[in-house]
Amino acid sequence: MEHYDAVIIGSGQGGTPLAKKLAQAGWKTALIEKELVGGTCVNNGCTPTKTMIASAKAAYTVAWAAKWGVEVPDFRVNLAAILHRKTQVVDQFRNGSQLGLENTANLTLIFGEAFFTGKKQIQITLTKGGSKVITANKIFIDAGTRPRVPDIPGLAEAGYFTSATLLDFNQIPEHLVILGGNYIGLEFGQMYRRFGSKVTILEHNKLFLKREDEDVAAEVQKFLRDEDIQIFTQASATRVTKTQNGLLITLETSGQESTMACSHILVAAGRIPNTNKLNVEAAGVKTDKQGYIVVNEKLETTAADIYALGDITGGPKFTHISYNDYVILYRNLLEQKHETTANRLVPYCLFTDPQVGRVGLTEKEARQQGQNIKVAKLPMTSVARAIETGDTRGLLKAIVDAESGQILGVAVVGQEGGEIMSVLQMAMVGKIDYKKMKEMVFAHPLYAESLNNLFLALDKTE
Ligand SMILES: Cc1cc2nc3c(=O)[nH]c(=O)nc-3n(C[C@H](O)[C@H](O)[C@H](O)COP(=O)(O)OP(=O)(O)OC[C@H]3O[C@@H](n4cnc5c(N)ncnc54)[C@H](O)[C@@H]3O)c2cc1C
Ligand SMILES: NC(=O)c1ccc[n+]([C@@H]2O[C@H](COP(=O)([O-])OP(=O)(O)OC[C@H]3O[C@@H](n4cnc5c(N)ncnc54)[C@H](O)[C@@H]3O)[C@@H](O)[C@H]2O)c1
Repeated sequence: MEHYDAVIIGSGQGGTPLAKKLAQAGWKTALIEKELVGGTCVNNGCTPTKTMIASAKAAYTVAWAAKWGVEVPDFRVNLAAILHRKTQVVDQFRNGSQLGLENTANLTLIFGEAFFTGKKQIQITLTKGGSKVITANKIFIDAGTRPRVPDIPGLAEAGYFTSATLLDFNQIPEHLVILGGNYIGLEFGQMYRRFGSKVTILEHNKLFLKREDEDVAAEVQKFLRDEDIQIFTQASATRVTKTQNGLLITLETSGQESTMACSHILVAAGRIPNTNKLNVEAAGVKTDKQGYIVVNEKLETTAADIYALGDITGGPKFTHISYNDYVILYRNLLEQKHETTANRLVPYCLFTDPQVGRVGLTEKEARQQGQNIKVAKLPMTSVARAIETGDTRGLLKAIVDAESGQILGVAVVGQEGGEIMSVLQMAMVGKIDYKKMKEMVFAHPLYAESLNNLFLALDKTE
């Protein structure tokens, strides 16, 4: 039986760098991957979607080019070429990552599906056939999540796409109905609308983008509706039937029943953890009711020397969070630090066009916590860069502590909204208060320069 200092299950955004780091530190390390190196982000998450969203943006720019005084008499979306470019980018990222692993001393990359057979014992069903059992001093679980498919009568028989399978479909759906109106629903919805599909989003929450402030959510809803994307909230599909012409969805919208015909369905209703086949109980690792691995702030599971990182812990499901979990683990294990996930800022960016960059507290959260706050807001119609470049959709919003002037949270809806949010995230981390931001010299006429006006407006309302 082979024995390792460390075994990592899953080559996701935390597992891959962790395997390299531990091996480079001299640990005899194995990384087990059941499918493709790079996990969700590289193969069917961030990388392919952001690559294809760039094509959708190009289609949008061409369609509206006359607005900038450029007349394009005719154009066509070539999905085959878009998918080809997407595959090339994904292959480049995955192959680079795999090569990096293969060229790391002390590191063995094993393709196969792992499951626990004992406290520190793992069996691997090898992709090339056969199986083997290995043991390790320390085990790290980075096995990620997969799409959650709601239990809707008729859905399985009628057929549906998930975010992973739609990325390889070589046709543009005539009418795409999306179940779920959050990250995946909105990014895919706008992308396929721009490729030429009719798009309807069914979100079962009462509030659209319920985690955001209502003014921010309304801004997003407006620019999506302006592109003729239909959005229904408090809407659930209760049955799906296959018809001669496509699919028929029975809907419940705000308590009213109706039907909607469509050509295809995309399920974008959240994710579930890949613990179903891991048999973690054999190792004494506890999971919660939804199957996520229970970890403490140091990412330690309920079993000694077994850790979990990334989406499978039930924390925020972002690539940068999985990566930061890796940083916490290696600092604690290799550098004897005491890093934790407590109070870590969780920035994110919704890659609609315009983007929604978000970090820290929303106004709603700050008020619920009873904080004494000031709220700064600036519409993109008042931002020079937005006016000059011809896209004034969106707004900047910052929540500020009324006494200290520290920035507590930010939402930026706009072109490069994620990048502008990151400027403010740096101010939050560096404790640069809004009064300094108000007078900071930014190059003219960048979006960042509008931060002067954002915070100037705050003092005008005092
Ligand atoms: C469509 C889509 C778009 C996204 N866009 C963004 C974005 O723009 N920005 C962002 O920050 N996040 C985005 N995300 C989320 C991001 O992809 C995830 O948060 C991130 O990939 C999680 O990484 P991870 O390390 O937890 O695991 P994963 O990347 O999911 O990797 C887990 C790996 O474990 C392997 N595995 C599972 N079980 C076993 C087993 N038993 N044995 C061996 N191997 C196993 C899997 O095959 C997989 O390779 C997106 C997700 C999706 C679905
Ligand atoms: N830009 C990014 O960072 C990015 C992009 C894509 C995905 N992701 C990550 O991937 C994860 C999955 O994304 P997601 O959008 O699938 O999940 P999500 O959990 O973010 O949103 C799912 C949405 O579907 C709704 N819903 C659930 N069941 C439904 C049903 N039966 N009918 C209608 N609506 C229903 C929920 O109310 C929710 O709004 C997210 O947690 C996110 O962190 C991130």
